[in-house]
Amino acid sequence: MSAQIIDGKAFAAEVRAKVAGHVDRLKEEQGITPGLAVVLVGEDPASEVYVRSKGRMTVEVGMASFEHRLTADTSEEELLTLVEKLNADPKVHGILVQLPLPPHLDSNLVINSIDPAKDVDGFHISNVGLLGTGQKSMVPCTPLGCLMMLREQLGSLSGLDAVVIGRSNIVGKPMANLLLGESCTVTIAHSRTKDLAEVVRRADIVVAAVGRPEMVPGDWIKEGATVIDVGINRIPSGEKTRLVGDVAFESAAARAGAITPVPGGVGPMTIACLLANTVTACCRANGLAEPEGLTA
Ligand SMILES: Nc1nc2c(c(=O)[nH]1)N[C@@H](CN(C=O)c1ccc(C(=O)N[C@@H](CCC(=O)O)C(=O)O)cc1)CN2
Repeated sequence: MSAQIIDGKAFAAEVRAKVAGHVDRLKEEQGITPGLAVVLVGEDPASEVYVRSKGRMTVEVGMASFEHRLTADTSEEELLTLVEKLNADPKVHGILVQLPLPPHLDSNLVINSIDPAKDVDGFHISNVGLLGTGQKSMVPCTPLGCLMMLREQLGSLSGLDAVVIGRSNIVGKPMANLLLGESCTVTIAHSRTKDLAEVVRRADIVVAAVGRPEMVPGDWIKEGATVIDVGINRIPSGEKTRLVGDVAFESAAARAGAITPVPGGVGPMTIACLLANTVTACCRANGLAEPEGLTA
């Protein structure tokens, strides 16, 4: 079998177009402009790139972008004061603090200081609890993007065997909860899982989110399975570097039914879903119907 390549870039563009349509309607019919505030602390080069893209795409879909860049030596108190200000600002419907934070700042404390209704990352403990108990929540962007791609690819996921490799709070755990919500039979695998190959071999859906370059070889993949590769790993390639996922793409594509590439798969969906979450947060804050097709 030769897998269908799931084009995350094209899919993300479709999601952003849908978001732009909702934003237009909110402006025209309600006189409301959704606003997203992004906070960057320090000068991590990758974070700089992501934050710049977030700001540009926020403006492109017609929303208001509020960017806050703080120096690496910002104190916890200063950061919490900014979050408090954004929580109280009616023009701001979504707040995101870019991760990772410099090591002297407590990420959990900062994230949990965000108003859960504005927590468009879905990382606040209230949103984690709501998602874990199957209630309406803000859903973390990367897992939401993976779910959208799986639904588009497979339609119903009910009864399918899914393995999530990786147990991070940002991807692995919320992904597993979303798949449970779709009535999949879910296994969360990780570095200590015994016979990971066998666990992966029985899965109809494989979501790899461990951050280890090409650790899932093609011969672990069941014929026809759908493979979602969340890994973004930079490896040496001659004089330069290149990006690879957590899955060995060529050999996995020879067995899978469909597979996401790296780059151009899950990555672009993360920012598209952030914009989708901001529109959702804006609608909820104003007691309006939620945008169809943009939530879990
Ligand atoms: N507060 C948050 N911090 C971080 C998150 C997050 O969701 N919320 N996720 C990541 C970084 N991230 C967005 O913030 C992100 C990562 C990757 C991509 C992306 O489009 N990747 C491209 C490749 C880009 C490249 O060439 O390096 C791809 O996969 O095609 C977008 C957003 C950590 N922090």
